[in-house]
Amino acid sequence: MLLPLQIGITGGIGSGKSVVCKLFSCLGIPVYNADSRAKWLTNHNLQIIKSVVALLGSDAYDAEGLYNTSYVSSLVFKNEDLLKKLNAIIHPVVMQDTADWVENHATSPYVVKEAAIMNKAGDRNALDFVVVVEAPLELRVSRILQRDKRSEDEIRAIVKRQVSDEERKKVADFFINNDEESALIPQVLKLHNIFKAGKISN
Ligand SMILES: CC(C)(COP(=O)(O)OP(=O)(O)OC[C@H]1O[C@@H](n2cnc3c(N)ncnc32)[C@H](O)[C@@H]1O)[C@@H](O)C(=O)NCCC(=O)NCCS
Ligand SMILES: Nc1ncnc2c1ncn2[C@@H]1O[C@H](COP(=O)(O)OP(=O)(O)OP(=O)(O)O)[C@@H](O)[C@H]1O
Repeated sequence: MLLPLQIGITGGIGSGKSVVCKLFSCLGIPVYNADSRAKWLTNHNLQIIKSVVALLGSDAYDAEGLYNTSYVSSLVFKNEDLLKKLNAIIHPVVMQDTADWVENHATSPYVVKEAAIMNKAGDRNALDFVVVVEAPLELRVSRILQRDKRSEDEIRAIVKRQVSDEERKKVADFFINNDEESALIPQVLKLHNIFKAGKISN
């Protein structure tokens, strides 16, 4: 089967991945959000549920049986080993789910996959190109303070568990500057025209 060009959009917490992906979506491009899809799967995939409970205990799900993200977040972002183990449970299922999703969008000129952690050097998965969304750390922290109910310490703990800006740069084919000085829409349109035409150059 002929698959569409697969573009990864990544960046640290608060960089603006979702905002950028909304712009691609407005242009008619299918977007796969790995964070939200992972959460859906963690609520519905029995193998994941069983393994998450074995790893983190039954409190990982609330009284209604829903994934208790604030509880899990409070455990794993403080503990690298636990986060690695949780990733090892969830990621293979998300990878397969992503591959199925791409096949279902085979007629699109290209598709976009949004994820915070696709971007370890050498870990490009099936991606043809990686776009890194960048913004200064302090701006990212202040955005999340406004968006979420997280404390500044929690946000900085997440940043610490994520791939560093330097690592991200190593796998980037393109950058989007989301520092609120440079306009986003022209940057997204430029990439859209490149990807749509299958013409790849910086
Ligand atoms: C830890 C969990 C419970 C936190 O959920 P919560 O709704 O509180 O926060 P949210 O999902 O918005 O994540 C907060 C920030 O952390 C980032 N993040 C999420 N998981 C990870 C991870 N495994 N490694 C690094 N950063 C991560 C997100 O991209 C976001 O920037 C949840 O994200 C989770 O189960 N993560 C592990 C699965 C995973 O890796 N998902 C990512 C896609 S495969
Ligand atoms: N250019 C911008 N101007 C104003 N607000 C912005 C801009 N970019 C992002 N934001 C705001 O900052 C917050 C974080 O952006 P967004 O959710 O897109 O980041 P993200 O990288 O997807 O974060 P996460 O990794 O947590 O999912 C959101 O509330 C968003 O509306």
